Amino acid sequence: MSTKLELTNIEKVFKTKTGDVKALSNIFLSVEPGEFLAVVGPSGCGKSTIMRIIAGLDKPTNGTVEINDKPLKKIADGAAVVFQKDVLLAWRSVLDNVLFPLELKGITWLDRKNKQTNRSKALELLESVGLKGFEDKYPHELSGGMKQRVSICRALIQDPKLLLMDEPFGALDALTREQMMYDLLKLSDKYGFTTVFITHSIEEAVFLSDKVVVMSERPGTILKELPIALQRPRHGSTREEPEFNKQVQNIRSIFKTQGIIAEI
Ligand SMILES: Nc1ncnc2c1ncn2[C@@H]1O[C@H](COP(=O)(O)OP(=O)(O)OP(=O)(O)O)[C@@H](O)[C@H]1O
Repeated sequence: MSTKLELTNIEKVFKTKTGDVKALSNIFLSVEPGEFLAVVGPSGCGKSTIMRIIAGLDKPTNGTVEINDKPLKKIADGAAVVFQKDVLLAWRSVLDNVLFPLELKGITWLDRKNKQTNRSKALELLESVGLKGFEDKYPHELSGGMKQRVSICRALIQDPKLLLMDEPFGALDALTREQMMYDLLKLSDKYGFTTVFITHSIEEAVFLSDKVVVMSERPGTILKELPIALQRPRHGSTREEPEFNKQVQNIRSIFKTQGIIAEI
């Protein structure tokens, strides 16, 4: 069962040497099991802070986070995180990088059956993102897009119920980014995890999501929550549908009204 998520009246203030920095204010957010939520907003509006709070990596100053109707304690159970920059271990092969989270969880290598099952699952994940045959390579032998694919496999080997992605395609070129969106859609359709996806890209947010949350400048508040009524499975041609363009324009006009985008 994928994760249900509820954020109630979240506020986050960072104490710094030069004074308080209010990063988030008045954040209310519900994500249903299996839902794909994108958070889009200007730089510095608190997107990563929201994600860190959901993951349990940071605590809100006020407000509550509930996972499956229970208050979040330390690290969110069943959650896996993918960051903008891959955090692969240089000295481990691709396959061993994918398997690393299982080792951290203490899943033992002494059990031959376990080892075989996990290895097969890792190879299947790598194949599903076009990395068949790369399992014995090392991170320095891969392109940026390949490394990020390995990071996604490493998140998915944990069989997450909640996938948290913080600008996972932000550092990639446009073509790789497009392919990664298709790969992610396929994986999300196949495994059905709940996703929270942070991005700067309006088009990416609309194309991938069931719901887009649009944030203001800092202190980040939610300006609008837009349900995206595009059918699944999504295809390249989804971007030609009137609903896609309507929602992209909706979001753009919110940013224009806020002075975040100044058109020429
Ligand atoms: N540990 C921290 N200490 C002090 N201030 C912080 C800390 N982490 C974040 N901030 C501040 O909180 C605000 C929100 O930061 P955050 O990284 O969440 O924004 P963001 O929307 O993810 O930005 P970007 O899109 O540029 O990655 C920023 O003003 C940032 O400087």
